[in-house]
Amino acid sequence: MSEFPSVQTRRAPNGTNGGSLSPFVELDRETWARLSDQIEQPLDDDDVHRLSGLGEDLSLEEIREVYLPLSRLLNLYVAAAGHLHRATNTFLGESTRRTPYVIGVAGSVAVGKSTTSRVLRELLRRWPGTPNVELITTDGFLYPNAVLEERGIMHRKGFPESYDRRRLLKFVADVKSGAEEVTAPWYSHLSYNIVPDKQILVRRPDVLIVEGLNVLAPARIRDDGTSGLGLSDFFDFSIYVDARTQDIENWYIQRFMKLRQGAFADPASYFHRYSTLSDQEAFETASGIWKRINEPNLKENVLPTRGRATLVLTKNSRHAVHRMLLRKI
Ligand SMILES: Nc1ncnc2c1ncn2[C@@H]1O[C@H](COP(=O)(O)OP(=O)(O)O)[C@@H](O)[C@H]1O
Ligand SMILES: CC(C)(COP(=O)(O)O)[C@@H](O)C(=O)NCCC(=O)O
Repeated sequence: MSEFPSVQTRRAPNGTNGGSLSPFVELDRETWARLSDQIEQPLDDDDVHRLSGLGEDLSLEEIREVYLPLSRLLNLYVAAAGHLHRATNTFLGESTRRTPYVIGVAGSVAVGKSTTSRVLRELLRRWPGTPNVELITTDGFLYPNAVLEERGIMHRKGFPESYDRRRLLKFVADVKSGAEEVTAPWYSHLSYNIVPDKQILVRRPDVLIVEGLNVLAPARIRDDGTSGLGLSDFFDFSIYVDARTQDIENWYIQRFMKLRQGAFADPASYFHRYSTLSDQEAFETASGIWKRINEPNLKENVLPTRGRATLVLTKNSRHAVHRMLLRKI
């Protein structure tokens, strides 16, 4: 199997700890895409076609040129983590099983985290060494609506304080500590609430993808000025999906408009009342939610974590990734 071609290192832009000495290697799409020509890959054309069904407008080109090379990079990193694990076992004179390789996927609401995560899960499953890939989203760790209402923060869903952060941290710490079985609560977008009697069971997968707005947030500072561990202390790799705020707002509004004929049309949907809105009303409702909740959260909490990622994927207005920033190791 061939190695990656050499790449140019350039200045990283603002917000990624850039400057003349950057911790990132910057690759343009063309360079990154060439990587897929040079790797033996476990997919045929039918597989690629099937994978494009994971996102409404996900193109075959995008899978081939962006996500396939990314899955190869991750496959190399997972293998390297295995070598390191064996080295540690040798040093300690132990023969322990390795723990799951944990990948965090961060970014704004509507930037495409779920689509990216689903594609990666399917691609990684096809590589040798990682047949068992699980995906969880952090919305399961939102407090139930009753708690959010009691605290007066129902309008702050997605902000850091709307999550049971201690429980989320314990979940990932348990997975990374090698627990045989760990459960996560489950959030329904239909009922817009936690479903009390439903849980997700994670049983020592080869890879766990943890997707959510705030997964790269640093540890909180305690009252005495000290800080504990953050979620990302348990990540082996992390991806920040990035795009211009105006583009993300457009995608948010377009998705909302489509949901009128989809999920909102279900009488059981918390947002059923939105299903009868006219185009103009739906547009105004979606931009209102974006401006009041999702944009401030993006600016205050999500964007500031971008430079903490191992890899930043930057999209253009058509969801095509055109730039990659990979942390130097
Ligand atoms: N790579 C992509 N190509 C085309 N459309 C995409 C892509 N990623 C996401 N989308 C579209 O953008 C919208 C938001 O994507 P989604 O994955 O639901 O975002 P998030 O999980 O970040 O809220 C959806 O309508 C989705 O179909
Ligand atoms: C459920 C979310 C907070 C996302 O959660 P995540 O899985 O990223 O933790 C978000 O999709 C959401 O519903 N935000 C509330 C505002 C809105 O309806 O867009």
